Amino acid sequence: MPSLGRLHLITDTRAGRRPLAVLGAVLPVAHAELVVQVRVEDGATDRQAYDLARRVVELCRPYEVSCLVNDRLHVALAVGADGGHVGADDLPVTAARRVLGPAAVLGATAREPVTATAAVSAGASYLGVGPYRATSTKDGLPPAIGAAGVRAVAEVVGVPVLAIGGVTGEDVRALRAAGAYGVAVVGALSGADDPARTAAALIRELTC
Ligand SMILES: Cc1ncc(COP(=O)(O)OP(=O)(O)O)c(N)n1
Ligand SMILES: Cc1ncsc1CCOP(=O)(O)O
Ligand SMILES: [Mg+2]
Repeated sequence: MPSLGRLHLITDTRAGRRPLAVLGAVLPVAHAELVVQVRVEDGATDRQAYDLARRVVELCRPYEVSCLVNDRLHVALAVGADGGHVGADDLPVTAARRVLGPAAVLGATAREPVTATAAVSAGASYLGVGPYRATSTKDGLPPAIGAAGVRAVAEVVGVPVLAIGGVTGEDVRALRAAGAYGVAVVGALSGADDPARTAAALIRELTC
């Protein structure tokens, strides 16, 4: 399995957002450090998820950027994505691993050490850990865990930990010091005035 990129761009499909335009701007500056996770709103149809994922895979291919699909693993398989991401309301990690196969990248959400180690034992190849801080991008999240919460997980697992939830470039130094391998972001890129510049800055912070 190739090494995992440190910057995970999660698509923002909320009204008024332009996920493909943002991706098109970021891809040329992101090189090997980018991973794209296709995430659609819960109310989106499978066809909508499939159409977006297919276009994302096509856009990523020339740059050799990995593409994952959130929640809907049949969509991941259908578009030839590199893997998927599951959380507490999705398929259990063991089942997800069975669906995707041994070579796929499989991410799991964890917010504390016990669920994190269980997810890794069940076959997760990386963990999305958060919410790092409060965010308006996803409703119904539990309280923020901060850098201490990220550290508590990173200390007990041997797979890459990605911090998620309200993360910006200014957080990267503290998150790396807490043991995070990388970050997963929606709003930091989707809402940026210049997504390419913001992505380049994030990657600089993640790799220096
Ligand atoms: C990298 C990463 N980490 C966490 C999540 C959240 O997954 P989940 O808890 O299943 O919530 P939804 O994204 O499905 O609403 C993620 N998608 N990616
Ligand atoms: C999907 C998800 N899971 C935990 S926080 C989050 C949203 C992250 O979005 P943002 O980077 O805009 O806070
Ligand atoms: Mg999910």
